[in-house]
Amino acid sequence: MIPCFDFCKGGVSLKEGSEEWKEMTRKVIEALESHGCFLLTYDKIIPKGVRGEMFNDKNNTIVPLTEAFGLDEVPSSDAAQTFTNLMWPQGNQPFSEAVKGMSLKMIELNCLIQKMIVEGYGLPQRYISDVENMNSTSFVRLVKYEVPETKSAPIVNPHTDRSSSLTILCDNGVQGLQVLSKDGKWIELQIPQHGFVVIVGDILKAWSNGRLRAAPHRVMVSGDTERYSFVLFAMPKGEMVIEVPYELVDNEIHPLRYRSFNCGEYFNYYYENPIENTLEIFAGL
Ligand SMILES: O=C(O)CCC(=O)C(=O)O
Ligand SMILES: [Fe+2]
Repeated sequence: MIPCFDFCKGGVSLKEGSEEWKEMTRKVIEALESHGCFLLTYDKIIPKGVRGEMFNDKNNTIVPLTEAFGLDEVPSSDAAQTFTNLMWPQGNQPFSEAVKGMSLKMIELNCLIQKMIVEGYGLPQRYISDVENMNSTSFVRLVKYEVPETKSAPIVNPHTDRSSSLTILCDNGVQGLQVLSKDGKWIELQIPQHGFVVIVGDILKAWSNGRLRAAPHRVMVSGDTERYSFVLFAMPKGEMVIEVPYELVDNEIHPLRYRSFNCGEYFNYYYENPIENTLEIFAGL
């Protein structure tokens, strides 16, 4: 069973450093070690109107998405505006603002979770800068999944998110995302309304010495409604060197599993070698 957490208590966001926050950091680590993902309700973070604008029928029927659009660095660039102008030459400011607003909030959420990871492992605060570097760039993917003709094949094949440290996504309520459990079963996720799913990518797996699991996932869509998803990949820049904190290494249970590596070299490697287990082959010891 994939756990579902709430980062609010009594309608108020958990206070950093509070007992509830500490308890939550432990639960987050446990979920990411066992499943590589967790579900999240966090009503506070994205105003309902913004999410509504993102997935509303007016926009969905107009957006001529056939598969996916990727937007680089949405918060700090005019990517959202350029994309909107392309889709709606007559303009659609609410949509453009929704893309930007969602991206910003999801980046905020990502930083919060990464901080929880540092604290949950009891690592010194200086590792916060590692975490910031692992998330110093972002990529947003807007995906539309047509109702499939055959319902037995995945629309998105099983994979781990290789260039991201964490992936956060939400959808329009039409489910279809599945994760592979450690014992080899596909589990269909029920992303809560107004909620998210958080998935560990290869980069964070390597940095955590393989303690956090990069969950393999796929998309299978059935039913007769199109699925839309909004996916935010938090990623390092190519120049970052991933080096496992020595505090996460011990000789008994957690011997060092990955050598230090340059992210740009890893990205190039898997573009040239689109194989499974790329991380293990590239940096595994
Ligand atoms: O759209 C989804 O639910 C998942 C997409 C995904 O796994 C990806 O873009 O890497
Ligand atoms: Fe993915």
